[in-house]
Amino acid sequence: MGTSVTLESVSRSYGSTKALDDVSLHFEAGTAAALMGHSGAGKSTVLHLIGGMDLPDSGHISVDEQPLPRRLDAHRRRVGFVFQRFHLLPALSVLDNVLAPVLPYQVDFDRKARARELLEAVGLAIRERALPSELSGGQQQRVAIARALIGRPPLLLADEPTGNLDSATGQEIVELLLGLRERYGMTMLIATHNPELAATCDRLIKLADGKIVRDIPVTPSADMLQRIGRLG
Ligand SMILES: Nc1ncnc2c1ncn2[C@@H]1O[C@H](COP(=O)(O)OP(=O)(O)OP(=O)(O)O)[C@@H](O)[C@H]1O
Repeated sequence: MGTSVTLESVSRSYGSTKALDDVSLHFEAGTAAALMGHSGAGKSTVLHLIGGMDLPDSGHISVDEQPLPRRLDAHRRRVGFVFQRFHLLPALSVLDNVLAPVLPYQVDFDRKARARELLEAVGLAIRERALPSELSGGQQQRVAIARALIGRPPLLLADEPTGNLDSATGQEIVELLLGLRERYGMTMLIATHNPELAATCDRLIKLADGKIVRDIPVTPSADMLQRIGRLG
């Protein structure tokens, strides 16, 4: 199940740049929300703060109504990240890339079985021995998504996940992400310039100059619901 996420009056500046200016937001558990806005609007900053990769200058962030813990590493382990540039480890096989985030930790599940289940879910079970360089960009992003989900995170943050892909491949990744959300129920926050990706989410939030300028519900088309497995 996903987590709820709340930002209360969050601000973050870098030097004289106000990346986020007094932003308040609440995401219900299991939401898929798209963060849109021009380059520099503050989308990545929102994700970095929620993921515990950066700290606000002021304001509060809570997950499941608990303030982010002081030990952010514990929080980060409950968050999956997907990036624009896949960031796979080039010398490791597909299977080992998916396993990499959980190798340092004790986990209460069978790591390899879980990695294989995820590779199956992203359609790459038969490529588990391949190296990233042997895969297309879309396939590499599929591996990165499987890697992000290996620790069973209740929260998935994706920063421009289709930004490095052609539009047809990007569309496949969009459908995959939404289908995985249906299957695993995590909360999903996605920074994107891709209107098709935003149209598949439940909610669209637009930022400009570090402020929220629009926050509207989205209703995916019946065709899209069918494709991501929400209808029959
Ligand atoms: N580590 C940093 N150091 C300095 N300035 C930063 C840093 N991170 C972000 N900024 C600045 O904060 C503002 C918001 O950046 P952010 O990356 O959140 O925007 P974005 O909406 O994600 O943009 P893009 O679509 O280009 O990724 C920008 O002006 C950016 O230059």
